[in-house]
Amino acid sequence: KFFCELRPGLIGWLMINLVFLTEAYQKTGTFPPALTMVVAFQALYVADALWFEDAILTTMDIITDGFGFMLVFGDLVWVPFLYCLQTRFLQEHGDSLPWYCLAGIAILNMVGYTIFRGSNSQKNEFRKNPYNPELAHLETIPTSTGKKLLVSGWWGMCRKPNYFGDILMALSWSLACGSSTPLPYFYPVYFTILLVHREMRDSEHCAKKYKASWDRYCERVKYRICPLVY
Ligand SMILES: NC(=O)C1=CN([C@@H]2O[C@H](COP(=O)(O)OP(=O)(O)OC[C@H]3O[C@@H](n4cnc5c(N)ncnc54)[C@H](OP(=O)(O)O)[C@@H]3O)[C@@H](O)[C@H]2O)C=CC1
Ligand SMILES: CC(C)=CCC[C@@H](C)[C@H]1CC=C2C3=C(CC[C@@]21C)[C@@]1(C)CC[C@H](O)C(C)(C)[C@@H]1CC3
Repeated sequence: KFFCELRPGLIGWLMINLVFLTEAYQKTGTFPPALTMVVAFQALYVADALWFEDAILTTMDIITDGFGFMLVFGDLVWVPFLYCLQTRFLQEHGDSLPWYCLAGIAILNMVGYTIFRGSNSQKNEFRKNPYNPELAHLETIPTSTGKKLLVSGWWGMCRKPNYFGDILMALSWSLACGSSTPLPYFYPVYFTILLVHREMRDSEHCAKKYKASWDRYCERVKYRICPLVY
């Protein structure tokens, strides 16, 4: 699971993106700004997954999900061939957004990345070593299993801050494609549905595992994925 999740699909996605960028360069003699930017953001996403590879050990895919159709097909086919949708679109149709729109999109991507990385690392460090002095300021709820739940820091903002950051990044990649057609927006729409369903699955699982402590956590942290909205 660990290998399939991190190596073939993610690296394949990056390779396909680099082929699109090379092709665009050969056609136009320049690196089109929006395409180059989205390739760079997605390269950051892939590099991040590889750099922080041990953080995957505290995700649902590794802890609870089996290595069935979703993960096999998802890791080996869906990720490399669908996640390059926006770059494929930009390579085919060129890009036309002014610099100030691209600057706004870059800010959105970096805000999303900060939330995504900050929350995933915070939970991972806490699960690896609950006595880590750097996390001693965070509030927690004890559970009957002996594990604690974080209720402040990123995990006090909403129950899935990591999903929220991920959705912001997905949206920024599609915004770079402009608004001439809804096609490149398939990705953030699919991704939001996937993560809403995933949050429900995880919540059900945690409710069974942590019982009253999970109810206390949900009472304390009201929003599921997007603070003040959902
Ligand atoms: N690009 C893509 O296509 C996809 C990306 N992702 C990304 O993968 C990352 C991991 O997601 P995923 O595995 O779904 O979910 P999480 O990383 O949120 O892992 C869920 C587990 O974390 C623990 N947990 C939940 N809440 C708390 C808390 N308050 N304090 C401490 N521990 C808590 C629980 O496990 P326990 O208590 O047992 O430790 C829970 O089962 C996310 O950033 C997500 O956006 C996910 C799916 C697709
Ligand atoms: C409709 C369908 C076939 C869905 C399959 C879903 C899979 C594509 C995703 C399930 C969980 C994933 C994760 C990542 C990639 C997509 C899949 C496999 C991930 C490796 C992307 C990089 C991140 O940094 C991550 C390591 C946190 C992440 C883990 C979950």
